[in-house]
Amino acid sequence: MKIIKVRDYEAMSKKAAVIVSSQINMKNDCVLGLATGDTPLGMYKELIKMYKEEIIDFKEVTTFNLDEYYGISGENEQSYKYYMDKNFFNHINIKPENTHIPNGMAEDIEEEARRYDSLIQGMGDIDLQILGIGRNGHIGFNEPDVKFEACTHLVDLDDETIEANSRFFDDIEDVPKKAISMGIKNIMHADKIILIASGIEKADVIKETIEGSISPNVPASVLQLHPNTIFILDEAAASKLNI
Ligand SMILES: N[C@@H]1[C@@H](O)[C@H](O)[C@@H](COP(=O)(O)O)O[C@@H]1O
Repeated sequence: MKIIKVRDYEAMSKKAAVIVSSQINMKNDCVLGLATGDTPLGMYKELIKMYKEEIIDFKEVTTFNLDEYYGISGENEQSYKYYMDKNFFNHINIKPENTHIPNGMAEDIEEEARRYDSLIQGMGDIDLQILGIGRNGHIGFNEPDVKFEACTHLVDLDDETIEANSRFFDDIEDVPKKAISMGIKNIMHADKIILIASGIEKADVIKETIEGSISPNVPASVLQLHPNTIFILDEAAASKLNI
C-alpha cells in the first residue's frame, strides 16, 4: 500500500489522471474500473483535457463502473449512467459498447449480478480500479457489514449513505434505498487500485482504513491486503494519519 499526499483537491485530481493516462499508454486496450460521486470529477476533467490534447486515446479502452442505484433508469439525471455520460463518456472517444454499468432496472437482480461478474471476468478482470470512499468506509456501495460481499450484489444503503448522497436529489425521499454494487472480490481482483480522497470529512475514515484493523465494518480496510494499491490524498484527508 502506497500513500501519496498532495496539497489539495486539484493536485489529487491531476495525480490520479496521470496514473490513469499512464495505464492507457502502457496498454491501450486496458480495462478501467470507474467511480462516481464528487471526488473523481476533477480527475475526469483532467482526463478529458488529456484526450483533447491527444495525450491519451480511449478508443480501445473498456470500463466497468462500481455501482448503480437500483430502481432508477439510466435516463434519470440522478443515475450513475447519466453521471458518467455527462461528466466523462460524452467528452472522449470511448465506444459506448465498451462502457459497462450495472442495470439499475434489471427485473432479475441475481441474473444481472451474474451477467456483470461474467462480463468483468470475461475481460480478464480490471487492470486499474479507481475508488472513492464513503464517510462510513464504503467502496462502491459495499456498506459496513458483518462480512465482505464477494461479487456483484444488491445492497441496502446505509442511512448515512442515503443522507450523504441526498445532496444530489431534490428530496431525501427521492434517494434510492438500494443499489447494485461490485463486491469486494471484484475490486480486490483488480491488478492495480487507486483510492482518491479529499477533504477533512474523509480524514477519520482514511485513518481507520489505513491504520485500523481489517474489518467488514470498514469495507475499505480490506485494501490493506491488496498488493498494489495507491492512496492519493489531499492534506486534509490525510491529516489524521501518522505519516
Ligand atoms: N457509490 C458512491 C461511491 O463510489 C463514492 O466513492 C462515494 C463517495 O462520494 P464522494 O466522492 O462524493 O464523497 O459516494 C457514493 O456512495
